Amino acid sequence: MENQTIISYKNVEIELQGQIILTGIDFELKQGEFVYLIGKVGSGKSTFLKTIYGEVEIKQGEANVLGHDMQSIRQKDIPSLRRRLGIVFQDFQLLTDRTVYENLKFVLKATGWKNKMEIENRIQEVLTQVGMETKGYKMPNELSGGEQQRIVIARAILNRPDIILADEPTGNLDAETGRKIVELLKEICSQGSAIIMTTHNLNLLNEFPGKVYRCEQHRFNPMHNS
Ligand SMILES: Nc1ncnc2c1ncn2[C@@H]1O[C@H](COP(=O)(O)OP(=O)(O)OP(=O)(O)O)[C@@H](O)[C@H]1O
Repeated sequence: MENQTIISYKNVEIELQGQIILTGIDFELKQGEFVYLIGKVGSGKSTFLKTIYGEVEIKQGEANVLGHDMQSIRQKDIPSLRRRLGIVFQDFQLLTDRTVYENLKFVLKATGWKNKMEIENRIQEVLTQVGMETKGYKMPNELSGGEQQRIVIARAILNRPDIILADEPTGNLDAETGRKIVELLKEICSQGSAIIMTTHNLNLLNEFPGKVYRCEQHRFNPMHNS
């Protein structure tokens, strides 16, 4: 099972509203791998990630994510795919009308957890893992940006995902806080989840090596960095 390929894209083309965003994409992710996507603003990084969780369709090429053929995946199979993904995106902020604890409980309940004790234990476990074990009672707006990002990561790992998609997880953070977030993602990765992270911060690539794809001129170019 080690090093099994969990995402495989071959010659994939992605369009939005009739415009080609990316073409000729070859991409592979193996279990437990850490991959960066870099590239200019608007080069298609987020759109690529959205194809992985079935938000953006794939029109051409072969794309397989965790055993699902993404060209022919049925709408009804998308929730079970998403349950195996942890999503850290600007579009998926914490719910502001409830505490951190309630935010996490909401996700567990929505994904089928029923036992109260198991729910409490899992929430405490993920909060501890992200160093936020004392913050469960806080409202999101009572936390700093870095703390909120830790809670978003805690939420993403609740169901022990095979893959975490992190779109600019350090984007709004100061350099030191951003580094701590990548350290946390690296730690989560070492425990078995593969991670795809987009970033504009190229310093991170030296500090925390991983496989790198550069998105440019509608293409994906693998680079060497480890
Ligand atoms: N819903 C949409 N409809 C049409 N075009 C879109 C849509 N969303 C994004 N685009 C276009 O797709 C291209 C790629 O956008 P995308 O957000 O994937 O880039 P990105 O590399 O993630 O940029 P950034 O670094 O700013 O996050 C851009 O030209 C953008 O204008």
